Amino acid sequence: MPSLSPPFSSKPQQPQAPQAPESAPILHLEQVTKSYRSGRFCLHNVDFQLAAGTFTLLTGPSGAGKSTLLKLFYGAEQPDRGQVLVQGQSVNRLQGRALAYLRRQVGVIFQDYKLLERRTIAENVAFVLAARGLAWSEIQRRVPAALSLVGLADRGNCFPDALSGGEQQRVSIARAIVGHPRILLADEPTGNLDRHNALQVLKILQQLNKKGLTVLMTTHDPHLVEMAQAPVWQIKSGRLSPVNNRDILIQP
Ligand SMILES: Nc1ncnc2c1ncn2[C@@H]1O[C@H](COP(=O)(O)OP(=O)(O)OP(=O)(O)O)[C@@H](O)[C@H]1O
Repeated sequence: MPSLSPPFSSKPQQPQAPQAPESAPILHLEQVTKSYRSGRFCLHNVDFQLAAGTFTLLTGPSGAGKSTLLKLFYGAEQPDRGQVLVQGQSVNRLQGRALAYLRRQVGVIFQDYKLLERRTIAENVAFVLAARGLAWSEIQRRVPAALSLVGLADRGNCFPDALSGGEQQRVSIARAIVGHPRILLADEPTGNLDRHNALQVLKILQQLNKKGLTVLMTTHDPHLVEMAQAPVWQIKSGRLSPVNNRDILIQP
């Protein structure tokens, strides 16, 4: 087990956010419009629903609004109009502690791994649990389990710069899931990886999905879309629509 020095404080755990009935979509946009001050329209009257336990890909040209859509779901951006619901709860209206509880249900990973360079791999993964006030014994139980799920059980004592890009992305997946979220939003997680590592990351995300995690992943990569064999949605000119013919994504 990786050694974890305890620089982390332990606070009492907070009660869980209320959960919507299982039949409700776990991720839901209702007539959402979002633009930026630059005047750029990202989403225009978009309706979108994902059921719990699904694995879905989101694609579209650069600048179309893929990251923006994910940001709406983890509360980093607000819609101009419409409702953004996560587990049936409106993200728009939640504030303070209620929003914090809801965000615990949502793990996020990015193209750049955002690891703390001066912390070991185990400490990077532990950090989020310590910030939530989990007991030290629980942190020591969960961190090796999360690292094991991404195939890095023996790398906990390493620092990030000793790991390859693919391994660093796997650490960021461990960090995103160690809090046991129900949803994982993956924003172009394979964008910096070669094909082998990209497929490995895809495989891990699919394995986590099989264990019940709802995964929404953005990608530009037609090869990955082909390999994933999952439903694909495309954002283009402010509209979001399902892609029925994957061939249209394979462009020269
Ligand atoms: N904070 C912001 N302020 C102003 N404009 C923004 C902001 N964030 C994004 N944009 C603009 O909104 C549009 C959509 O950006 P977004 O990052 O969501 O696109 P994307 O589809 O994820 O692009 P890429 O595939 O290149 O990552 C772009 O034109 C971008 O320049």
